[in-house]
Amino acid sequence: MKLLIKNGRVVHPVTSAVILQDILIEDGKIVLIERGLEAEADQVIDASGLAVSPGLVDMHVHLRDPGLTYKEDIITGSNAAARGGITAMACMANTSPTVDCPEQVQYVLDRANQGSGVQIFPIAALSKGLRGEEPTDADALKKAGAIALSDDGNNVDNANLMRDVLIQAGQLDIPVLCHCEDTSMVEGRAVNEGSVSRQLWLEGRPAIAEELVVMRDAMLAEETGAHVHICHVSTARSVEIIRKMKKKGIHITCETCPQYFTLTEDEVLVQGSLARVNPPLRTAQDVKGIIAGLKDGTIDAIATDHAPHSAEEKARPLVRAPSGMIGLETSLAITLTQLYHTGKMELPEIIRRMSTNPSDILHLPKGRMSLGVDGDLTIFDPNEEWTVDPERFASKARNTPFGGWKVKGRVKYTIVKGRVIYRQA
Ligand SMILES: NC(=O)N[C@@H](CC(=O)O)C(=O)O
Ligand SMILES: [Zn+2]
Repeated sequence: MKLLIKNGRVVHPVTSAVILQDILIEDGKIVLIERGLEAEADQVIDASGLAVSPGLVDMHVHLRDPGLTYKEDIITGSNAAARGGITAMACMANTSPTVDCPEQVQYVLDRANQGSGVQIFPIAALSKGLRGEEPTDADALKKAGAIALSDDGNNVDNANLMRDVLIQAGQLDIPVLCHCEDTSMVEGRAVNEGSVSRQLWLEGRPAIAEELVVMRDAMLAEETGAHVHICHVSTARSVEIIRKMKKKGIHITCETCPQYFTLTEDEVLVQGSLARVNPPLRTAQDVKGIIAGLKDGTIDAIATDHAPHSAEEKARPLVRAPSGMIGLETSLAITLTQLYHTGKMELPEIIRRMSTNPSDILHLPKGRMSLGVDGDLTIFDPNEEWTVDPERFASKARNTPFGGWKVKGRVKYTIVKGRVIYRQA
């Protein structure tokens, strides 16, 4: 089986080049990347005017399967990812039951095979039932196919547990992904602590709740030598802390999400529970700090934290609605609109954060445009404008804060191992 992609602007995230080239994929692998390639193929895609990049890797999604499949399931989540140009993703363990034993890891892997073709890599819980008390069997979970450990959704309040888990994870050479928000400072609170929480007469989730735990986990990374990855960084000071810790040579990486470099807490006043997410949307100053962190490489990755909830749940009043927003089908478009079309970042730098770096953090053999690697590609028109219409999403959920937004940048084809799994109609 041969697939030839002709005349695309090929985005090379490692060398930062964008070159007019053709790509030949044979039996699932990239075998030639050249200008003016003359080759026989079973399928030819004319990518004139389009960008061709390594497939996007989303390292933080909630697929809600098993148990919470009224919100999303692995099949619909995998369809949504394909529409978003994502070829591989890692899914969090806060399902029902939680993914805290080898059987549940196997369940996710089995279901993933029935999906759109997007590769799914399970993340296992670091504590049993995500309760933050007893560690899971990291060795068995890794053997079953888990690629990282995380209690995401919950902060790990018990520093001793975190330390023990990091020692284990260090020995197994897998990263620990940390949702950082000190529970005692955020429990039961819906929005950032600041002008909006004051206007609404609510107690808020302060920035320091995140920053304290970022600091703690960085120090634990230093002490144990293990790899700590900070999830969804949302404050300027978290970026500062991570920048300093990286300079010290500590093995720490981090991600942010499109909402944190696009929206502020004010969005809550406009969209109510649709703008409720953990950690919460912050201030314009934080947005600036996040963008600076993305530009200078302190922030390694852009993930979605795709967090589907039902319409009924999100229709509840702000303080009773669950936190989270979906992102699989808008992430590339929002990122291009906010960072590329504003001149803040170039395509290769963006693709490095949406493909190469997350892939490296999780030790996946993805995110590179070179010979012999899996033919996972995202083909997009960086300049096409469209309007986000949640009714058209493949996801079961509609909880995006970007409904009705005019964005610039559209996924045309998503290709996994040389097979077109999505093509824009
Ligand atoms: N981000 C959220 O607000 N919610 C996530 C959990 C998480 O990523 O922390 C969810 O599972 O709904
Ligand atoms: Zn989280």
